[in-house]
Amino acid sequence: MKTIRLTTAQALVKFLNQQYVEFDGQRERFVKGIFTIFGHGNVLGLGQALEEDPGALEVYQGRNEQGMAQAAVAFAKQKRRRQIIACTSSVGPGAANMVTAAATASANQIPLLLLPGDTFASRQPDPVLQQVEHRHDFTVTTNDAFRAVSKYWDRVSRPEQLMSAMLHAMRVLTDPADTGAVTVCLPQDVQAEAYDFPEAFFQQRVHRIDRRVPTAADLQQAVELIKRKQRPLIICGGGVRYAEAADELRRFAEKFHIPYGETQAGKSAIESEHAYNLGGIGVTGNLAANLIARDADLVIGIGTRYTDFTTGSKQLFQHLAVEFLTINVSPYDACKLDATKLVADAKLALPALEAELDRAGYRSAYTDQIAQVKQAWADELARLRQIRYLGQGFVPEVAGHRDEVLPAFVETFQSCLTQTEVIGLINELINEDAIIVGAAGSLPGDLQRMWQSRRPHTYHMEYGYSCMGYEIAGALGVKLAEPDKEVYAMAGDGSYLLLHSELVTSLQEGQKINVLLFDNASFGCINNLQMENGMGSFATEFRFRNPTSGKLDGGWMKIDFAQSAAGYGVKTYRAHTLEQLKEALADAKQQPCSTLIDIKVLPKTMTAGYESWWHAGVAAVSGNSKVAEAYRHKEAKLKTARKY
Ligand SMILES: Cc1ncc(C[n+]2csc(CCOP(=O)(O)OP(=O)(O)O)c2C)c(N)n1
Ligand SMILES: O=C1C[C@@H](O)[C@H](O)[C@@H](O)C1=O
Ligand SMILES: [Mg+2]
Repeated sequence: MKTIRLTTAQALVKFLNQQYVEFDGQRERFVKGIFTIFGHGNVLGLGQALEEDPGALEVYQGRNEQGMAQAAVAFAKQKRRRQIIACTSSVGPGAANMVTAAATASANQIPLLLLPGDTFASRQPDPVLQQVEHRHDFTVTTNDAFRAVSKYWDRVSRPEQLMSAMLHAMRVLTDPADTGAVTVCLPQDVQAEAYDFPEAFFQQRVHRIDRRVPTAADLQQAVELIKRKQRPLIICGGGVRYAEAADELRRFAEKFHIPYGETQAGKSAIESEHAYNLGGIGVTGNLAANLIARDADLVIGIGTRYTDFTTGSKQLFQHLAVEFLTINVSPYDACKLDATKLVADAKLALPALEAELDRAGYRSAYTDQIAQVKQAWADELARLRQIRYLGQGFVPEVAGHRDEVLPAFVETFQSCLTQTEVIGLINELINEDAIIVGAAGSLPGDLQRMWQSRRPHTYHMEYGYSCMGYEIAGALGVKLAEPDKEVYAMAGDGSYLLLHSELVTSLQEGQKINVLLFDNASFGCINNLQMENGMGSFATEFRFRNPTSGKLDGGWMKIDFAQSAAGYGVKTYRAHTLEQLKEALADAKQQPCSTLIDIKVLPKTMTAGYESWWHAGVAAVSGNSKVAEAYRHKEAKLKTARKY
């Protein structure tokens, strides 16, 4: 057997260079590069290996380990899981910072390869700097925290373990049914140790992402179910995008006259204008999709995990005879909601179903309801885009919470822009093929409802983990995946403050991203959530501590986000009027470097409602009668929801 003598880290780099995926006959290199923040625990091992011979791997320098790993998640998501950027961190805090991104990847089923440094396998110098000592168990390190958020976890305690670890890492990273974060922990001594690796370990490997074929029995069952139903509704989930099944879905909907709602992950598979596309469904969905959902007698979920936001906490579907049919490559997701399962790739399953239903002459019983609800939503959308603040008597979309503070906000921030008019304008002015990126706050709701996607894969929302801070890091990842397109991070002020470090990386790499920062001086959606459920406004507005009350109910904190980003070298703008926003958007397009538009938007002017319910824990006992009322409301709603 021929061998090559390398350190563990050198062998890892050599191995990563030899990985390819093949999908529908197209072969692509799987690992584009590696994000690094070097410290002890990785610089002398993996760092040395990358300096000596990175092969084709692009080496990036991150700013915050969470940020760089979130960028890697976004990159893989935008590449529809067919290419990744790996991430390496030093031992201890550097590693721990990546745990949140690992969870983001696993929740969203996006491949992410994490290579955190680990404490010495030999234990000779223990405890090393940044080591948490576990007195009850020497095998536990900070990196065990990744176990809870990884789809595959391993620790390479001897160089030769690298071989089995990496084969399994690749198995999980390229599995469309169960991918997510893969964490391979690398003790710092082992990274630098040499071993005679068999040459065969470094052969070129092609991992085929096969399309799962539906079984005849599954198909038959599904056809029989559809034939019994008059008012089916399709849910277009992320799986439609990963399977590139948009054309098949479009044809299926048209042929059998079946409308579909979009999840956050499924949005922009097909353009919003399509006659059967009802738009966003669920808690953050719109009236068209939610009304059809209420009365549907069959829900056909395609590539969806049926999260609470999609199903309105299982309360959205009110037809007494409603049943579920699920097309999904994952048996785990397919059996949710006690559905009839069609475990298969959507691109194969839909045409197979189509052939059978064609033969049976199937057509849904909808007459003009689809066109009607779509038109009603278009009218509502036009209204939302036109909402202007007119001073006294103005009623915001989220009314009755903090109506009285709006004039003070206008006075302090010198802006009376409403969030819905701003979104409408942005949607109108940015390029059709520009990609918007979001994750948390009130924007995902507004965007799922309001955003009109015109081109495929232009809507990139991380709403599996809804992790604040993903927006800007994610925009960098998306830009690396699609360098020819303008990319816009849609971020609230809360998200921006939580994490925007990779904005600097975008400058360093010359990868232009545009940050559209919606400053409403609050954790706005959480303020809504608490006040909708009877609480007061409590620690969710960005106000100074008031020396009189001792509470956070002083004046607004005025933050000049434009100035903060300008300090990094970002081209910045301030938008207090629609005219300023228009000019800024136009100018930003011309810039070669990253830009940020600091948009001051009135609180409470985001969208709300539209016939959905979200099951959130409400206090069962409270001296506040409004909370007690909210609890009664929750209990009543719960009675109308499916039990499982
Ligand atoms: C990392 C993380 N921490 C906390 C939360 C909970 N959370 C969700 S939205 C939100 C506030 C978001 O505020 P902002 O970004 O300003 O958006 P807004 O709701 O004001 O539009 C919080 C704290 C989260 N989703 N992610
Ligand atoms: O708690 C939350 C409420 C949602 O409205 C928000 O979008 C999400 O980020 C979240 O974490
Ligand atoms: Mg905010």
